[in-house]
Amino acid sequence: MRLEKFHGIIPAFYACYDDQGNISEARTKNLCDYLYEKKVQGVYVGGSSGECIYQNLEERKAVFSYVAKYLKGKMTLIAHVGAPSTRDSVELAKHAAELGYDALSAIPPIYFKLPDSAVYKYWSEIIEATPLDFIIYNIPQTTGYTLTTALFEKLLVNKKVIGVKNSSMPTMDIERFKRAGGDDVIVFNGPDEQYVAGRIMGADGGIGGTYSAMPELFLQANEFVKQGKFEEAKQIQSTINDIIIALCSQKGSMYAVIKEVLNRRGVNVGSVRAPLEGITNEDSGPIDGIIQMIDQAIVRFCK
Ligand SMILES: CC(=O)N[C@H](C=O)[C@@H](O)[C@H](O)[C@H](O)CO
Ligand SMILES: CC(=O)C(=O)O
Repeated sequence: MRLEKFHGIIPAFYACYDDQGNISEARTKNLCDYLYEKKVQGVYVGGSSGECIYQNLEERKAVFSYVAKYLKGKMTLIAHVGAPSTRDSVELAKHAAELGYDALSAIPPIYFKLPDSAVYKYWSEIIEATPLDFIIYNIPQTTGYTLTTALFEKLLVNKKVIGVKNSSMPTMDIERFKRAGGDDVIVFNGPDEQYVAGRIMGADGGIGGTYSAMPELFLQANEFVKQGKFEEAKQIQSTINDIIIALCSQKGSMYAVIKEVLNRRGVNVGSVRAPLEGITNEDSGPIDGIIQMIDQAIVRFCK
C-alpha cells in the first residue's frame, strides 16, 4: 500500500548545531546515523523539534539537504515547510521535492489569526507547488489555530493530501479525523504522552518530539499496540510519561535536555538556539538520572 511507509514510529528530527550555534552537517549526520541504527520508520525534518521557527530559509534548506544526503533511500523522509509567508513555504517545498522527500507537511499560518479561507489557500498553494504528498499539521497549542473536520474534509478532496499529524490533546480529534478520512488517510499521533491512546483511537502511526530520546521504547509501544497487548502498552506509556515529565522538569528546555541525553550517549548534536534555554550545571545530575530511567525501561520492556 502506498501509505504503508508512513506507518510506525517517525521521530521529529532535531536541529543539530556546532559549538557556535550554526547548523552542523557533521552533527546532523550523527543524528541520522543514530536513528538509522535504531530502525525507526522515518524522520520528520524541520518541525517544532527542528526549531524551524528560529532558522532562516537557507539554514532550513541546508538541513533538508543534509538529512536527504544521509538518509534518502534508507527511511521515509517528511519535510516540514511551514513558514510565516506562503512564499517562503513554497520555496522550501520546492527544495524538499527536488531532494526527493516522500512528503511535505506544514503548520497553518502563524501570528495573525486568519480565517479558514486564508488557511485553506496557504496549504493549497504549498500543495500545488510540488507533486509531493502532503500532511496537514494540526497543533493548536502553539499556532492558536484549530483544524476543523470540515476544513480537513475540504482539503482531502485534493488527493495529494494524505493525512494529518494531530497534536491537539483530545484523542477524540484523532478518531474524528480518521473517521473523516477513512482507510486512505494517515492520521499521526502528535502528543507523545498519549501515543498508545492515540493509536487505539485510530492513529496509524506517530510523529513525536521525544522519540529520539528513547526510540526503543516507542518502537516497543508500537509493537505492543500492534499485537493487542494493551496491558503492556499501558505500562510502557506510563513509564514513557515519567521520562517525559523528567525531561520537561529541568532548568534547560526539553530539547536542550534531550540533546544532552544524546550527547552523553556519544551522539553529539549540540545544544539549542536562543530563546530556547540550554542546560545548566544544576541539570547535569538529573540528566544522568533520566538516562538511567530510559535504560532501565529498555531492560524492562524491550527484548
Ligand atoms: C506541542 C508539541 O510540541 N508537540 C509535539 C508534537 O506533536 C510532541 O511530540 C511533544 O514534543 C511531546 O509530546 C512532548 O511534550
Ligand atoms: C513532532 C514535533 O515535535 C515537531 O513538529 O517537530
